[in-house]
Amino acid sequence: MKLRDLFSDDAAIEPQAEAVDVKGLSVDSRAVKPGDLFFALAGSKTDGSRFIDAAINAGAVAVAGDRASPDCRVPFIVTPNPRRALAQAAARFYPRQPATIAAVTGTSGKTSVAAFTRQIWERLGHASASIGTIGLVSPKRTVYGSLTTPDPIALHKQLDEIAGEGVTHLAFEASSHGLDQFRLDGVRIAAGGFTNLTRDHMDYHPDVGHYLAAKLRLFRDLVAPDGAAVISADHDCSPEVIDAARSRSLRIIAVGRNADGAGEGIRLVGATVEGYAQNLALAHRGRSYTVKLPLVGEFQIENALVAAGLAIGTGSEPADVFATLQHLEGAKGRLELVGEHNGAPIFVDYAHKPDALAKSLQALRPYAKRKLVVIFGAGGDRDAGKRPIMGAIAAENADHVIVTDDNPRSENPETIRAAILATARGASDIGDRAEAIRTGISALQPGDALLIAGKGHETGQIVGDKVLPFSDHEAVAAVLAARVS
Ligand SMILES: CC(=O)N[C@H]1[C@@H](OP(=O)(O)OP(=O)(O)OC[C@H]2O[C@@H](n3ccc(=O)[nH]c3=O)[C@H](O)[C@@H]2O)O[C@H](CO)[C@@H](O)[C@@H]1O[C@H](C)C(=O)N[C@@H](C)C(=O)N[C@H](CCC(=O)O)C(=O)O
Repeated sequence: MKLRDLFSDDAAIEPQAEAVDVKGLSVDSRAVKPGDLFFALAGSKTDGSRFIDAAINAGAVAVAGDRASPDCRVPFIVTPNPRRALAQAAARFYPRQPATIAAVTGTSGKTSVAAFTRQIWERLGHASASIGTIGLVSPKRTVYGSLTTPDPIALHKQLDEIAGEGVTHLAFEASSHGLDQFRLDGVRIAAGGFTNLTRDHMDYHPDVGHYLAAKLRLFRDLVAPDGAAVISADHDCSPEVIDAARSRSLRIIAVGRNADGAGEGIRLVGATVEGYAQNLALAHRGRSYTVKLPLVGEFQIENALVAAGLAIGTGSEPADVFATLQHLEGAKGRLELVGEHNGAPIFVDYAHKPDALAKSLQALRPYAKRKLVVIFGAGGDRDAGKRPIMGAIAAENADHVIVTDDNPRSENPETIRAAILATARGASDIGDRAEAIRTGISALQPGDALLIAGKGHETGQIVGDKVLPFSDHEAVAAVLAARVS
C-alpha cells in the first residue's frame, strides 16, 4: 500500500514520499521487516524514537512519530498523536471489518458480555465472533491472545481475516489501557456497552477519574454517531456514562433495576434463584418478558442484559433477543461450576479484584448451607493496594480462606501473601496453588461450596519471567480424579 493511503488527507507527507510502497506496519524495531512503516511511540518504559535507526537498519521504509527527526534517512511523517495515527493506518492497511461491531467496557464483566453477545447473535443466525481476554472466538477458530484489547496492528489483521471468513458480527472487549492508548480508534463501532466501574489498574491510571475518563472515550469518541450506548444503570457512575453518550446523541439503552422499562431501557423487574439458574422478569418498551437465565451470580444478570442491549442496539428484535438468553453459556472460568466433592460444588472464577471477589462470594453464599471456602491470591508487580482489601473481603464473605499464589511475577510470593493475610484473619497460608486446591477440596463436606478465584481461564502461573503451566481447571480435575480412583 502507498504511504499516502495510510494517512488522513491532512497529514503532511513530502510529495516524493507519497508513493513509497509500505509492506507492513510495526511499533517495535526488533520486529521490523523490510518494507515496514515504523511508528515511534512514547511508551511507559521507553520511547520508540530511540529506536528509529534500528528500525531503518532492519528495513523500515518510513517512520511516523510526534516530532520531526531531522537526520532520518527515510521519509518521516509528523503526527500529533502517533498512537491514533497507528490505529487509523492499521484500519486502512487491513480494510475489512465485520459489518456489525459492538464493544464493551467496564471493570468487570467484559469477557462475559462479549461471549454472551456473540452467543445471542449466533442463535439469531449471524456468523459471529468475539475478541478479548480469552482471545478470538470465531466460527472457524479460537486463538489465544495476550492482551484483552489487542494492539491495533494485531487487531485489524484479525478483523480483516475474520471478515474475509464471513464473520458479520463481532463483540469485543475495550480495556481502559486499550482505550487510553487509542488501540480502537480505527474500528467501526456500532454499539458500545458499559458494565460497571470499581477500583482497578491503579498501577496504570493515576486516579479513578483518569480510569473512568479512559472508559468514557468509548462513548465520547469511538461509537459511530448513529450508534447505540448500552449502559448499566445501577452504579454511582452510571449517570456520568449516560451523559457522555447523551453528549453525542447516541441511542441510549439503559439496563438494570434503575432502567426505564417503558422506553428504550431494559428494566430488571425481579429475579429469583432456581438451582444454578435465575428467573428474570424484564420490561422493555412497555412489554414484559420472563427469562430463565442458566447462570449463577447476580452480576451475570447485568452481563446478560448489557449483551441483550448490544444485540438490540445493533438491530435485533427484542423478543428474539430475550428468547436467546435461556441458552447462554458462561465464559470459561467465569463463576464456572467445574465439579463437586462430597456433594459440595466447586467453582472457578477469574475474580482478581476486590469488588469482583466480593460479588463472586456473595453470589455463592446461597449454595453454601454450611461453609463457603475461598482460595485466592494476588498478582505480583501490580497494584499492591488491593491485597489487604481483598484479604478483608474474603474474611468477611467466606467462612474459610486459603491464601495462595497467583502470578507472583518478580515479587517474593510470601510478601504478597503476607499482605493479604494481614487482613484475612484465621486464613490458611498455602503458597503452592495445586496444594491449596487439594487441601480445599479434601476438606469439603456436604453443604459446603468452594470458590477458586483469580485465574479463571488462565493456563499459566507467572513466576519471575517464566510462565509455568498451571490451570485451576486441571488442578481440580486432578484432585477429583485421584479421589474417584
Ligand atoms: C503498559 C502497557 O499497556 N503497555 C503497552 C504499550 O507498551 P509501551 O508503549 O508502554 O512499551 P514500551 O516498552 O514503553 O516501549 C515504547 C515503544 O518502543 C518500542 N521499542 C521498545 C524497545 C525496542 O528495542 N524497540 C522498540 O521499538 C516498543 O515496541 C513501543 O512501541 O503498548 C504496547 C503496544 O500496543 C502494548 O503491547 C503494551 O502492553 C503491555 C504488553 C501490557 O502488558 N499491557 C497490559 C497492562 C494491558 O494492556 N492490559 C489491558 C487490560 C487488561 C485487563 O483489563 O485486565 C489489555 O487490554 O490487555
